[in-house]
Amino acid sequence: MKLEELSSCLAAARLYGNGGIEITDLQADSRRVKPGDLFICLPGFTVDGHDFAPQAASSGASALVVERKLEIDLPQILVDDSRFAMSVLSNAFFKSPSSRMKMIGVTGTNGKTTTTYLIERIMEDHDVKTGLIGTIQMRYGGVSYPMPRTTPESLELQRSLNDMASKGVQCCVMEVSSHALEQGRVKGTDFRTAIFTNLTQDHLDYHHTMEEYRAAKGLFFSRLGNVISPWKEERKYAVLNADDAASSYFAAQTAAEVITYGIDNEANVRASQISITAKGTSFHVDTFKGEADISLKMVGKFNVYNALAAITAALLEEVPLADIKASLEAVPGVSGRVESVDEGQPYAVVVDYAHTPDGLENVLRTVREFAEGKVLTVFGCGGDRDRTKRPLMGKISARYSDLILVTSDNPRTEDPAAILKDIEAGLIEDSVDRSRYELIVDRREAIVKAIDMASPGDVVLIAGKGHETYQLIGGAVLDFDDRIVAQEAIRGRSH
Ligand SMILES: CC(=O)N[C@H]1[C@@H](OP(=O)(O)OP(=O)(O)OC[C@H]2O[C@@H](n3ccc(=O)[nH]c3=O)[C@H](O)[C@@H]2O)O[C@H](CO)[C@@H](O)[C@@H]1O[C@H](C)C(=O)N[C@@H](C)C(=O)N[C@H](CCC(=O)O)C(=O)O
Ligand SMILES: Nc1ncnc2c1ncn2[C@@H]1O[C@H](COP(=O)(O)OP(=O)(O)OP(=O)(O)O)[C@@H](O)[C@H]1O
Repeated sequence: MKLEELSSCLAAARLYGNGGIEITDLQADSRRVKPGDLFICLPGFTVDGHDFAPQAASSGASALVVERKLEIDLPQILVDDSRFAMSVLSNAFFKSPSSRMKMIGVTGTNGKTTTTYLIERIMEDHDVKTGLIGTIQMRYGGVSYPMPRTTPESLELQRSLNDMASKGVQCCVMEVSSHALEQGRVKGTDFRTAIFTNLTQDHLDYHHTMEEYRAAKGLFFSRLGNVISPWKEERKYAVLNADDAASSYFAAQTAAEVITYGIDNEANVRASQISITAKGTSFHVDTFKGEADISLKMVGKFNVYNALAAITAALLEEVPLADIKASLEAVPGVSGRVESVDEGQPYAVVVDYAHTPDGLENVLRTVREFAEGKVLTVFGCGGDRDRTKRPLMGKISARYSDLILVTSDNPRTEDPAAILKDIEAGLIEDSVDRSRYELIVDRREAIVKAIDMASPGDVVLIAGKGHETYQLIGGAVLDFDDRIVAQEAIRGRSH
C-alpha cells in the first residue's frame, strides 16, 4: 500500500516527503521494524516511541507516523494523536478484517473471559469457525497464542483479525477492556454484537472514578454501528444485563438494537428456578426463541449471567436453543474459574481468578453455599494497581470466611508487606477479630497453611490468580501456579 493512500485515511494528517513509496508493513515497536515498514511513534505512558525513531530508521523503516516532526530523513505523516492514527491505519492497511466476519465483543468488570469461552464453544459446535481473543489466550484454527493483554493494541488486533479472516474464521468473539476502549484499541472494528456483563469497582488507578470507568465502557455502545462497513450491512445488537444499573446508561447511548438478559428484572432472555450445588448450576431460561432447562457444570449464580449473555448472543446468530443448551451443558468450566483441585481429599480446594471486590464476593457467596464446614480464604491484591480496592476486599473476605490468609498476588514493584497492610486496614475497620486472619507474604506458605488447617467438609478458596502460572515480584516473573502448589500441599499433608 502506498504511503499517500494510508495518509489519506487520516482526515487531519499532513504528509511530508515522498508519498509514493510502498509500505510493506506497520510497526509500533522499533525492535520489530523490518525494511519497508511504516514506524508509528506512540508517546507511551512509560517511554516515548518518538525516541526510538532513529533505531527504527536504522532497521530500515521507510516512513514514520509522528506527533511532532522529527529531524530524520524519512517521509513522515504528522498527526495529532498517533495511537488514534494507528487504529485507523491498521484497519485500512489490513482492509477492515472485522468486516469479513461476525464480531462479538464482551465488556464488563467480571465475566468477560467466561462469556467469550461459552460463545466460542457454542459457535464451534454449530460449525461456525470461531476465533477467540482474551485474557488467557488468542486461539483460532486449532492454534493458541499467549496474550500479554486482554485486548491487543489496534495494530496487533487488526493483524490478527486479518490472519483469522484469511484462514476462514467466520466469527470472532473477543474481550474488550475499558483500557482498550479508552485508548481506542478497537476503534474502527466492526462489531455486530456488543455484550455488557457488569460494572463494579476495578481499575480506578487508571480510570480514577467509577463515572470515568463507566464512560470508557460506554464508548463500546455509543460507537456500535458507527463503523462504515463496505462489506456488509446488518443489524447491530447491544446485549445488556438487565440487573446491572449501568445498562440503562449504555442503552441510552447506543443506536443499536438493545436486547437484555437477566434474572431479577424483566429481560428478553431471563433465567429462573436457579439451583446451585458443588457440582454445577441448573436453571430454566425463557427467551425470544423458546424456553429450556439448562444444567451447567460450572458453579455460581454469576455463571448463570455469563451463560445468559452467551445464550443471547448465540440466539442472535440464529443458533437453535436446543443446540445452545447441548453446548453449554458440555462445557467443563474455564481454566482457573472456580476450578476444583481434587486429589480425593475430604475437604474442597477451589482456585478462582476473582481479583475484584465484586468477583471475590460472588465466588465467596458461591463456595459458602456448598461448604459443609468452614471457608478458609487465601487472597491478596496486585501491586501498582487500584489501591482503593484493597481494604474493600479485606472486608468482603471477612464477611464470608471463617479464616482469612492475606497474602501476595503479583506485588510488582510495591512492597508486598505494605499491600497486605492495606488489606488489613479493611479488616481492622470492620473490627475483625485478630484470631480470624493472618498476614503471610509468601503465597506458597499461605496456601500450605490453609490446606493444613482444613477439616472434612471445609472449603479452601485460593483467589486472585486463577489460570496464571507466574507471580510478578519486583521486576521478576517467577513460576507460580496456585493449582500446582495446592496439589503439592494436599499430597504433602499427612492426614
Ligand atoms: C497503561 C497501558 O495500557 N499501557 C500500554 C501501553 O504502554 P505505553 O504506551 O506506556 O508503552 P511504552 O512502554 O511507554 O512504549 C511506548 C511506545 O514505545 C515503543 N518502544 C518501546 C521500547 C523500545 O525499545 N522501542 C519502542 O519502539 C513501544 O512499542 C510503544 O509503542 O502500550 C503498550 C504497548 O502496546 C502496552 O503494553 C501497555 O500495556 C501495559 C503493559 C498494561 O499493563 N496495560 C494494562 C493496564 C491493560 O491494558 N489492561 C487491560 C485490561 C485488563 C483487565 O481487564 O484486567 C487489557 O486490555 O489488558
Ligand atoms: N458474571 C460475573 N459476575 C461477577 N463475577 C464474575 C462473573 N463471572 C466471573 N466472575 C468472577 O470473576 C472472575 C474472573 O472471571 P472472568 O475471567 O470470566 O472475568 P474477566 O472479566 O475476563 O476478568 P479479567 O478482565 O480480569 O480477565 C471469576 O473467577 C469469578 O470469580
